[in-house]
Amino acid sequence: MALLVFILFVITILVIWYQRKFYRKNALLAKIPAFKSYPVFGSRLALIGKSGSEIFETLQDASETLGPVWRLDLSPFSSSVFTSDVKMIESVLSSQKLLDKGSGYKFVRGWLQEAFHFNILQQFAEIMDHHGQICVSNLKKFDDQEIDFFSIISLNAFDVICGEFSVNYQSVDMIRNKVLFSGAESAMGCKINAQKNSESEYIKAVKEISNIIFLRTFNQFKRSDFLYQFTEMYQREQNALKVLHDFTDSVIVSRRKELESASHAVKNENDFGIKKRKAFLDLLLQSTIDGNPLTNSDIREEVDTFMFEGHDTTTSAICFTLYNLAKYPEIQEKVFEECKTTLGDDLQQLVTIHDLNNLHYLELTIKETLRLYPSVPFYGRNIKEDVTIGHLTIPKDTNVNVAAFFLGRNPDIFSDPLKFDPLRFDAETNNEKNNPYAYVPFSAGPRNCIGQKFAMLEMKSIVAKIIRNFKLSVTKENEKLELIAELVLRPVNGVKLRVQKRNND
Ligand code: HEM
Repeated sequence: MALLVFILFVITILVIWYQRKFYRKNALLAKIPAFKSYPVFGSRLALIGKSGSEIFETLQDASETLGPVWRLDLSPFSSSVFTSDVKMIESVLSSQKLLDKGSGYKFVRGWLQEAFHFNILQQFAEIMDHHGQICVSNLKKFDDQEIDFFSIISLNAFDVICGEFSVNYQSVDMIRNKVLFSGAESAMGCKINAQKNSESEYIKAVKEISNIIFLRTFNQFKRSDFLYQFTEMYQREQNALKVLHDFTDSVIVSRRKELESASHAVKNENDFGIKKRKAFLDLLLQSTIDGNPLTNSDIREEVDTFMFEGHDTTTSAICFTLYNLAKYPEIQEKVFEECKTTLGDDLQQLVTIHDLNNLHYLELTIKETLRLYPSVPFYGRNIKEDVTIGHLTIPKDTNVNVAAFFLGRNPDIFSDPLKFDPLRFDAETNNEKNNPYAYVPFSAGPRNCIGQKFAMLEMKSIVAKIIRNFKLSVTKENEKLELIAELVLRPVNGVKLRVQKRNND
């Protein structure tokens, strides 16, 4: 009995302490419209038993009924605010003070921007063109059939980003022999050639991790690190992480050795192409913090970020673009005509960055796709200062999710929002002047997407290649996509489109 009284006493003290300490924060949060929340369990009780796509639909309904700023209590002690309010998004993303995305990579961000210089992008365009040709040859095997583009494009995007990391490699065997990617071949230096080795362990591991992160977010029990380590999901996560880390480590170690031996052995640096251009990895290997080189594990963190941000996001955007082109044949024909006029009829000729820059209508189509299907549907900031917009104040130390997905579908910002109309982004024909923060699929402000030019180039390169070679269509039953918002937005059942070779070869 005495023990029970003592426990109740301790709990009461803790509750009073919590209420006093967080009184102001909770009072401010209480003014924000909230998703249904229950004592002890918070909002999660309302999401229990729902599939990923059902959770996403529930969040969409919440956004429609609660308005542009609303609160989700993942537990009684942790609230997240979702916002599609343009002014609030501007405050959050433009502020230097509100950043909290700690990563060693910030030290080299400025330097990495060098990796997207125009001349370097031209070399990327060649890598993209090369892998696009492989993708087209693979697709030709499915003429007049319906196939899932998601798996095909993710392998292509993975090859492109790995091509970036490894374009200068001469010693491909060092990586290939790591067993993980047996079957890879070295066409342009070191290549993973995922498109020729569709059982890529790496891609499977990325999928696994994304899914686990999503499921963990909405599971009360698994959110606790302590309890989580006893679950089967934790074991799966560890296995997937090992695949990712082994791969990245092998790339780093191999390149470091190569740079070291090249610097001893090569008088003429161009013999090995070492300084032909700086790949991301080389920039990281050569960078220092306070005079000390980055360790392999520092570099791994950055390479992982790039590998992840650099292939899953583009896969999603490319697939949704192809889906929209299949759904709207007249838009597909306009894209085809533009490609024909700009790039000519020779399907084997290298498409340069200059050519890609001239594909204006295709770019509008991709932008419109990203409005309705932003690859990163929500991205968070832990705000370090209060943000006040109108009568609402989001207190500091709250997690704010910029809801790019809801923003793009907000009728107050985009008229007739579900209409797919690439010309709404055409500065020449459309006079609507929107706040630049009303369209943020690549985020904005000091921590925006560093790879957006690379991404746009890659998306244009592969979409143009596919549309020049094939006509795409979608059947009625595959037209409705069931969406899930893991780290990246994706269709639960892939993107199933019919391919038909165009009569031009
Ligand atoms: C359609 C394609 C892409 C989209 C929609 C996209 C979108 C985004 C968004 C919204 C963010 C901010 C995320 C956040 O604040 O949490 C971001 C960050 C980032 N992206 Fe992208 N991205 C794309 C492609 C790429 C590519 C191809 C690369 C690399 C080659 C890349 C590299 C990065 C990096 C390194 C960051 C972290 C920046 C930082 O924290 O300062 N992204 N991206």
